[in-house]
Amino acid sequence: MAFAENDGVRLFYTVDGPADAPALMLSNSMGTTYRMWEPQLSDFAERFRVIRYDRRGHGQSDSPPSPYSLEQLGADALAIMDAAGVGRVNWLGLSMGGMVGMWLATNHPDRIEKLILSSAATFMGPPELWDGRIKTAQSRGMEVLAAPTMQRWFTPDFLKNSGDKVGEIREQFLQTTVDGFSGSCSAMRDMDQRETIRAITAPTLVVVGAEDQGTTPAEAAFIVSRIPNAKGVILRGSHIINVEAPEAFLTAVLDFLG
Ligand SMILES: O=C(O)CC1=CCC(=O)O1
Repeated sequence: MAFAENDGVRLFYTVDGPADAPALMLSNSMGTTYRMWEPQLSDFAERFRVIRYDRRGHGQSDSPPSPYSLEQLGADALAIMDAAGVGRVNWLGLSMGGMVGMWLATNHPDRIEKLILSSAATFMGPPELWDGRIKTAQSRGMEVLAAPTMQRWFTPDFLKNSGDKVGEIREQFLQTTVDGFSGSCSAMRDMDQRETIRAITAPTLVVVGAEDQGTTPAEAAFIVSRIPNAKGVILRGSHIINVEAPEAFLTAVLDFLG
């Protein structure tokens, strides 16, 4: 466990796996922590030097006031790579982690070897959606947002039958600060990467859950169509697909990374 710093913000990160292995950097969704990768961690760490981190406003990282921007979140990731002594990484980002990965691959192509975008989108309008979530968090706290969020993130079947798995993600969501959540919502509200991702040159895998209502299979197909060297895979499940379909997710990622 260690801390990097960007722009006066302390950022928590961990490193697992052999020091001389190729780097794999994992970037979580908004409202979760570095622990969301536990289903795949031990398998990844057999072959890669795995870097996980808490995005600003989450987990053990500092939580500066909202708003946040995609540029800041990308610069945070670069600061962590620098602190970990890694020049270039394979990037695996889920949801917001995918949006940050697109930004990095577009703006800092020298730092990204291969790119895996899971449950990601280039644009998530309308702005009123995000402003509404910010208003709810700021006026009523995170608790009231937890149930609708879990319903967006998992299929009804998984919500009913997953034992503790949803509970663990819900716990991470509830630990997110109002500032961290609001700042992340503002970054999503202000994001538009529909045109810019055309410039991505990294080999790219786009992973999506067949039942994801927010970052949909249609959006995944759009991303594949815009990034020159991209292919897609659809898995059974919804948004937090590495938790809902852990084995299929692992296989898809390892097959792609080679
Ligand atoms: O929470 C959602 O509905 C979808 C989402 C967007 C960014 C993220 O991390 O999750």
